[in-house]
Amino acid sequence: MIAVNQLTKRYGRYTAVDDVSFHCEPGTVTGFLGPNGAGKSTTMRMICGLTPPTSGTATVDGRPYRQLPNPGRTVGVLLDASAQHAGRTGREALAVAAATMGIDRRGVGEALDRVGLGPVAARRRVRAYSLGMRQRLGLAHALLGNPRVLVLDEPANGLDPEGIFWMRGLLRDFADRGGTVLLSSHLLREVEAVADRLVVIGGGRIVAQGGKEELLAGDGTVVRARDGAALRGALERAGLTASEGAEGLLVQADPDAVGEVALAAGIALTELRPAGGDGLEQLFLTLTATAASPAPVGPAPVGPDASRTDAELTRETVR
Ligand SMILES: Nc1ncnc2c1ncn2[C@@H]1O[C@H](COP(=O)(O)OP(=O)(O)OP(=O)(O)O)[C@@H](O)[C@H]1O
Repeated sequence: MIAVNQLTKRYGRYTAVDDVSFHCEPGTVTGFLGPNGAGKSTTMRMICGLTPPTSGTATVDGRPYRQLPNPGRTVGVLLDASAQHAGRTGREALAVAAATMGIDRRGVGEALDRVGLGPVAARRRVRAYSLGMRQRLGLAHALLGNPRVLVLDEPANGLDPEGIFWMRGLLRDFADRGGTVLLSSHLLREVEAVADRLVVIGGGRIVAQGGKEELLAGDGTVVRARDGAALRGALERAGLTASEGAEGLLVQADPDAVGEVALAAGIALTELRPAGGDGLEQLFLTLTATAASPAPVGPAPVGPDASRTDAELTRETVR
């Protein structure tokens, strides 16, 4: 379990992370989404004790990272795959980590196998590794201590499509066995495919969080009829907001309500479905468009009330 409570980081007058709160539960993959410079890495560095917060707390299994007796046995961390000792072979790098954690050397071979780095790759020096191989080695390092929690910053960077598919399977399996995964990305499709929950950050602030289905359900309804003008008129008379989308009318209401209005007006529909089927991309762009501008200078404004439920926060943000 990861608990982040009202975490704030300021660099001088610049607020990189502003009153961020979220939880990651066992058995789930939480996707941490945001555009470049949103504050994902800074938040993760605070969770892992590498950057001291200006205020707020972050704990893993109830303790701040720095107070964990043998952190690698509790939480596997991959923050920057390129920051590995270039002169060591992959196997040597893991052997050093295993010795530090007090793990049997046999664990090294198992971790290498688990991430698909075969004997030939494991004998090569890290400087000769591609970014994708470094990501795999970084993931092996994170898994080495057999932790219950994983914190991974953009782990799919540099992986080819087969590698991304493989990594999704690995993370899904880890969570299905009761593990907790926090996974950052600015690539929405990547996260959409594996995450159960989403935390969306922009300009240092959380702009939405909740279950993936819940967030997508808040995205409205796509509806079409042969007589589009009549449908639009009926929706407006019923007080529902409708706008022209690429695939029909986008209505800020659930499909049941839209269907009832059409039925009452005697309008035959040719399509009626949740707009969420379009994927997370539109939601992500909408949610972060206003927040992606530089964070405010000076004292941090009061952020969203952390005591409100995810669903309340989600509804408020999506509206
Ligand atoms: N040590 C630092 N000193 C000053 N500003 C910093 C420092 N570290 C991060 N920042 C700033 O804080 C903001 C958030 O950066 P962060 O790296 O957390 O974003 P990110 O969401 O991980 O972005 P990306 O996807 O591009 O890695 C950025 O504007 C960045 O320039």
